Amino acid sequence: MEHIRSKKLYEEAKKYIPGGVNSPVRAFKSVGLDPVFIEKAKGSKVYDVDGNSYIDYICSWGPLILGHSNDEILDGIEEVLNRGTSYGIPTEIEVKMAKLITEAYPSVDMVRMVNSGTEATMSALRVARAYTKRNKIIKFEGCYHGHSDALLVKSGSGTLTYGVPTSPGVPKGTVEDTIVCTYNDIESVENIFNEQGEEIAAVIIEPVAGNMGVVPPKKEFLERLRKITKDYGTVLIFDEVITGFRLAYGGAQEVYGIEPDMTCFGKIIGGGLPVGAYGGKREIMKMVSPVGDVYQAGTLSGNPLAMYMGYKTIMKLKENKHIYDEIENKAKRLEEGFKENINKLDIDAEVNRIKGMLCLFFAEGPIKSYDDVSRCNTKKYGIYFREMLQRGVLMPPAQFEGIFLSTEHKDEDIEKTIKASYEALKIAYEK
Ligand SMILES: Cc1ncc(COP(=O)(O)O)c(C=O)c1O
Ligand SMILES: N[C@H](C=O)CCC(=O)O
Repeated sequence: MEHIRSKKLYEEAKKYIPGGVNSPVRAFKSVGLDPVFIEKAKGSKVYDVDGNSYIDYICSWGPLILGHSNDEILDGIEEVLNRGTSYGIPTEIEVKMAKLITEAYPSVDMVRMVNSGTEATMSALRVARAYTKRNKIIKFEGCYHGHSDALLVKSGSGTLTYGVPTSPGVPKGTVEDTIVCTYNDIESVENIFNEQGEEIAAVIIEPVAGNMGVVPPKKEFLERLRKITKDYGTVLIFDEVITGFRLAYGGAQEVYGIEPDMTCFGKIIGGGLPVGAYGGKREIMKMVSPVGDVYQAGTLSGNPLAMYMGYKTIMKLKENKHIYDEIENKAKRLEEGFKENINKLDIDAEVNRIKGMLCLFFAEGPIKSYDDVSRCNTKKYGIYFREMLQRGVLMPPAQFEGIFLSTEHKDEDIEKTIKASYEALKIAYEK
């Protein structure tokens, strides 16, 4: 498999773009390879500029639950485009979108659209701080909530991959109110609340951690988190940028039966176009300008193209809830196949799966926390990734990311992946 044009483009890109990429994990740095440049995509496949095709498990990092360039979702987009790309003035589709989200998430009475998950979490925190008139926040080690300063502390995703979980350039003062607790360890939270509970504005969490691989929460952990935040009048924020409309139609809050005070969305709700949203109880959301004084704005927020793609995606999911079972079944088959491979090869590796989200960890299980995840052999993951790519399978280019599935991943894709995975694992563990 040749990557001549990709390599050429990468050399050119590095002259003008930091690291040649517009988001760090795309550089494939941690898997010891130059990135492939994509020309087009359809269904479960992406095609690079050298004419190679891959079964894609990145799916644009989650938005494409219905696969690439889904004809049904794209239908009508040209007409929307021809009517204008952005107005900076309200549109009907924004109202329909907000209604749809609030109907799907009973904890969300009102929702504000933004342009990214980063904006969603950043804005939610601002509102929570204004609402409680407190400054301190709690986040969890290994959870990634985008790259706003206050949340770029002991973070996940690319920050974990590149070993800079706390970014330089973030002023000390900005993060002195950010307290970091241990995922799935309620005592680490209770200890902080016992000392300074009255000062904590918000607890923000990925209800299923998807940026340190995939680490499901213990149900009791989330339940006690809900209770303690309620007891102290602290705003509980679920960052469902990944899990929203993916884990289930109603997200992780539906699966675990827990109502947060605020929820952040992104990815799927834009159907592959840039988007984010935050919402919550009416009493809290009424703090947002122009009703309240908490300022938050956006030139392109509620963009008609993103709203159209997102609305159609969510409607398709709403009217076809069986999609969730189908995706879960594919994830189950991958889990089963990966586990068979691990047993046959007798190697230290582990699969975590919850509903349709899963991750293959290069470490002995169980993997329940950031510390467990940190034990992974990332060098072996790099070998594995490269071997999979050679076999036409595009896995996430970092150990600390989840595998994303879509409705368009066919049984033959899954079986091909399991077979390739056996061969790649064998080579990775021989070296
Ligand atoms: C859970 C979570 N929150 C927030 C973000 C930030 O979203 P965005 O990349 O759209 O800024 C991401 C992904 O990037 C995410 O996975
Ligand atoms: N893990 C990140 C979001 O979910 C990956 C997207 C990115 O940062 O490029």
